[in-house]
Amino acid sequence: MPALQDPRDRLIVALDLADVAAAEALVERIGDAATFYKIGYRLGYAGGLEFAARLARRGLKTFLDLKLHDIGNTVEEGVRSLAGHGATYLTVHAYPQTMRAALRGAAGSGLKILAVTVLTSYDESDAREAGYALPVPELVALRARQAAEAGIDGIVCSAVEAISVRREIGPDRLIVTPGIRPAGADLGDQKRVMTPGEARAAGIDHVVVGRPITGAADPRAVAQAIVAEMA
Ligand SMILES: O=C(O)c1cc(=O)[nH]c(=O)n1[C@@H]1O[C@H](COP(=O)(O)O)[C@@H](O)[C@H]1O
Repeated sequence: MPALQDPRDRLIVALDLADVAAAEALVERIGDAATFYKIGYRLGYAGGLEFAARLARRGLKTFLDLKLHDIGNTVEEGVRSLAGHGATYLTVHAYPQTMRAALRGAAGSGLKILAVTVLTSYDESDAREAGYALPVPELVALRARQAAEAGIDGIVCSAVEAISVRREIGPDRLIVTPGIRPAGADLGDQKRVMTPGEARAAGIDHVVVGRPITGAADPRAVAQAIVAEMA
């Protein structure tokens, strides 16, 4: 896996909050315990893109989790529009046409494209219901292989699949894993789950953690404990 400068960068905090004021307050409370923040649908559609650009200007790392998937031209131009936000990562769904278009849109900008394989809220029956015939581990491996062939920067998958994904993508591409829960934490709607320590042992580059931090009485302490568990 690519070398990290700062162990705190292993944790990406998902700012799944209702508005920018709440996100700003959480970032202040967490302080220097976290260096990397993810802005997804909820905050992104509530002013979060401009907020993400502000975080980046302050020297924090940002991840725009917009999970793009559309015709190639729309994806390519959409990524081009996002490339000026100072973000480190942007997600698209791991469909070959979509990934190739996103990489064209990001070319030369420094923005890295991550491909979401199979959502961590899916188990076998959810995948079957959505029309996929392959078992989830095989579907994740296929998408990881196709992502590597497209030249993707990194993969989003469950840490449960990290070892097999690493085999598909080699040592230099990133593995980013949501569906992370400290031992004993509420799973919510996550189904393919590991602890931060298990994920790290499986060779991930970053974990993404939302509700266990955003809903904690002491978010800074939870963030510190997660980083320590992965040291
Ligand atoms: O792309 C993602 O970040 C993502 C992919 C995936 O398969 N599963 C997943 O949970 N996520 C995101 O990761 C975050 C997980 O949040 P918590 O379940 O609250 O820790 C959410 O913002 C999800 O949108």
